[in-house]
Amino acid sequence: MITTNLRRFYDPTFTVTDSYKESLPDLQNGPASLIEGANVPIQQVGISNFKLPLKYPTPSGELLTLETSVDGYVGLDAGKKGINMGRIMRTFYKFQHDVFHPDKLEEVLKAYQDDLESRSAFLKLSFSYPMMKESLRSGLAGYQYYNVSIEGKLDESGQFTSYMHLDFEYSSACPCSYELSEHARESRDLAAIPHSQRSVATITAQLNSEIFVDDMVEICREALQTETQVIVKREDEQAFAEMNGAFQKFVEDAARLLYDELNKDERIRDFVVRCAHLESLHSHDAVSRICKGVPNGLR
Ligand SMILES: Nc1nc2c(ncn2[C@@H]2O[C@H](COP(=O)(O)OP(=O)(O)OP(=O)(O)O)[C@@H](O)[C@H]2O)c(=O)[nH]1
Repeated sequence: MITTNLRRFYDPTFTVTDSYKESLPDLQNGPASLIEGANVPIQQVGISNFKLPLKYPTPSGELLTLETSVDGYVGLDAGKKGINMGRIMRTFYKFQHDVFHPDKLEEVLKAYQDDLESRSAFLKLSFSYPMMKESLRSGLAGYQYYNVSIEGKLDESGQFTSYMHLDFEYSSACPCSYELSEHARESRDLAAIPHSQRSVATITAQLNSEIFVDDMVEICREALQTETQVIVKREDEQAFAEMNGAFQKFVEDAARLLYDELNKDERIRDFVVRCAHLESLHSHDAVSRICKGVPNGLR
């Protein structure tokens, strides 16, 4: 049963005056008595997954415009009811035409601190980054896409830290299965096929200085060699089989090979690598996690 006399009417001509705006309730800036639950600080509050196209640099100087998912947060002190949530997006939009790379995030984070009157801020931009990948022997090429995030945080002491995350897909041919297959051939004249599988290395790198996504991909290629292919003809497929023969790996080998390459690069301060081999031998995955673990790093 309807119990009020409120009109059901939308007035498209209604205009908002300054005094009308002043009269609007502003709950998030209300007194501490409005706080629900414990009156304690909140480490991160903001917006997750707002999307817009942003420009990114490449080593050739060409800029790529990519759909980006943004997570933006600030810290909230005890005694404050809430943040001005809309400013997370509005402040970000001031930079929408700029070129984004890890160090750029510091500028946006400082604007978050100012505009939201906060002592700490956090940003993560996630996008799918295309790179042209050449086939092994046919001379063809196609786009490989990489899941990438660049992340930055400004802590309460004003310290800025930046990170890059990358998912790198590769093939892992099991060295044990290879030896067992060879044994079956040699001792019993039996055809046997060692198992190999699509695998993913998830890299989180804390940065000392700027690095292109392309360079991070190159580090992974150098370490693992057997990146999944894009365009494949028979000569490429055979080359890939030879390559997997040459670079067989357990999940432990993959983690240590990546450690070696990441550890050599002075642009990278610390890193965590998680390798997952989506086993064709099992219905479960073989996983390794390795960390450089510098003081105040990622461990
Ligand atoms: N703090 C907070 N705001 C929320 C939440 N969910 C939605 N909002 C809304 O986000 C809207 C926009 O936030 P504000 O930036 O405070 O908007 P505003 O006060 O009109 O604008 P400015 O004072 O100029 O920033 C508000 O109307 C909030 O109600 C929430 O969980 N927390």
